[in-house]
Amino acid sequence: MKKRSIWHNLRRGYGIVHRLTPAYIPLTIVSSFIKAVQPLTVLYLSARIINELAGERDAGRIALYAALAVGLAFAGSAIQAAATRRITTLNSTLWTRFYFFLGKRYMELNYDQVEDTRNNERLADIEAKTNGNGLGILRLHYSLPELLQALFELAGSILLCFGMFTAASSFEHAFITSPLATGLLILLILFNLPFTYALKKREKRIQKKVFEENPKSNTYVHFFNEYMQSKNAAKDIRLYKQAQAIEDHYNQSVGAEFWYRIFDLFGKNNALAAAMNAVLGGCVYLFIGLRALYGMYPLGSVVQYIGAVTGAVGALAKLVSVLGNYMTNNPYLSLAFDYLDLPDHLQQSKGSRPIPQEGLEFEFRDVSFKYPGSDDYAIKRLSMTLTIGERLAVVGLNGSGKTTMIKLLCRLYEPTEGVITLNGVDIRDYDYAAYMGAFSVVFQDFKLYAFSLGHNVAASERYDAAAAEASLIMAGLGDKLKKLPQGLHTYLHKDYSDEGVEISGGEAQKIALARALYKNAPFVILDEPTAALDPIAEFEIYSRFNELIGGKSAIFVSHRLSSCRFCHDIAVFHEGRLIQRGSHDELIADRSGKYAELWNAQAQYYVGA
Ligand SMILES: Nc1ncnc2c1ncn2[C@@H]1O[C@H](COP(=O)(O)OP(=O)(O)OP(=O)(O)O)[C@@H](O)[C@H]1O
Repeated sequence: MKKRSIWHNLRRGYGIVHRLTPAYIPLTIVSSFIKAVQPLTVLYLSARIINELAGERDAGRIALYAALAVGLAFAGSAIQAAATRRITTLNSTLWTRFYFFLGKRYMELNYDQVEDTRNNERLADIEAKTNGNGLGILRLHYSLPELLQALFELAGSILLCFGMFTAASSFEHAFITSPLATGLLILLILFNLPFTYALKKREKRIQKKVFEENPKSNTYVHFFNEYMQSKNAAKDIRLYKQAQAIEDHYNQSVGAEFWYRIFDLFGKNNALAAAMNAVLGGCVYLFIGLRALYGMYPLGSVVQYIGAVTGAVGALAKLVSVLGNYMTNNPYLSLAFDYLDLPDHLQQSKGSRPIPQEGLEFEFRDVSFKYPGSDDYAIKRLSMTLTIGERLAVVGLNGSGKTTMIKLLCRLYEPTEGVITLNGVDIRDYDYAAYMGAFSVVFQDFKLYAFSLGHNVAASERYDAAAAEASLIMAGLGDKLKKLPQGLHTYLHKDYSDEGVEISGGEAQKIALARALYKNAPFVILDEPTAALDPIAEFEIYSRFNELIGGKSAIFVSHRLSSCRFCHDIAVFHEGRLIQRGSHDELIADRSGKYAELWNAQAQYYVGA
């Protein structure tokens, strides 16, 4: 984790809070000011009234003080109530905007960063520390009223204490009325500060230790919470009776005993701080009461000074505690900023060349690739060309590097060695977004969302309905579309609409295919496009493949070699290498080649049947 100063983190953190909810900080300043100053005003005016009652008893002045106390309390409470109402709404707004802010950043990360477990753990940790422990950026917004209130209370209380040092003109001189006694009281008050600070520092140390001893607890909790409620896992949880194992693992990994230790410490610290404050409060009462006995202060002022000094002591303790909380929170601000500052090495540092409009030709030049953190090459010394208008089928065993080749082509990853070019120019020199726009890809693990069908096909709420319908018909979903109650407006699944329809795995694959067709990009890449389709739907897709793809280029990855036959160009991958390339007839002719081996392995089931 990068070391960042607390001031830098606080400035940046509050900048984010302000950006997410601009009214929050100004309103909190107003509200904290009123909250802190209102009781002090009442204290001051009460003291004036008591002094009047014990002294000149001027009814006009007494009425004025009383009216001021009531008027100011009324106005203050009214403003305070309005501000509090708004702040309460902003609290929940800030919460939702903050999670959107984190999620948006995740969507903007480079793909390799998304697949990097360290980043996922980091994000899970940020979310868990925010939710479970109230730490990180959202802690700042809870700390702000505490900080401001303590500051305003301290300033107001000090103001009300001033009279203590300019006492009545005649009083009995003794140790308690001497400036030395005042100095001793101030020392006692200040002694309280390092004590509170030491307690906070200890809290920080233990909390850090606890988090270090059980670093994965938040990741586990995050994972299990999602897994237990995941629709996709529901079948496996039931069939493999995973519930008990999940519960056992959950209980082991949440580290409940660590939390007992932390809260035990917090409780002890709070009790110590309260005891210390009680001792201090007693000393203040004794000090001011004795001074009043010696005739140093009038009766009303005794009330004011006791209130002001105990107020100042409380405010100081709160201030030290808030500053201590800022210290404790600082590593979790750094954690959030490390995530927000992940370098954008794929998108920013690269060129801005526009994509050529015609005659696209991609070339892998001696490309090798290792996944981050892996010692093995997923792609080894790959050299091949892909030209617009051509159709290429890619075949090979599981794990032979087919999908990785596609990820590299789409710039989801950068080659570890070698270079990929488009029309002779390194693909990294092209504008990133425009480059991405050149591909329509259906990955094996595509995702649809539970919104309307049209929204899914266009990947947007606004879309060209005719084009969306045409894409669905092309992808083989025309009949289903006719039967849907609200056509393109029909929701998939029932998560967000009671009228939503459930779809089969094959239908989902057709929708994903329609989405790729709707994008209308010059390169169409289909990774196992028919794995979930029934034989008739598969046959239809392949027999209409040329119509489907038109003048575009297509790469499709398939394990069903029979479906590759219509392709005149087949690339065979094995252990990360391109080992054969040619038409079906050419490849099958090489009887000892991998293609023939794969073909024969599949064919024997059909022939034998
Ligand atoms: N995100 C990843 N991190 C680390 N290694 C990975 C990752 N994805 C794939 N690999 C590894 O890279 C190699 C190639 O995987 P790839 O997904 O490209 O194979 P494939 O030919 O598409 O396989 P399949 O036919 O099963 O889809 C495999 O050994 C795999 O374990």
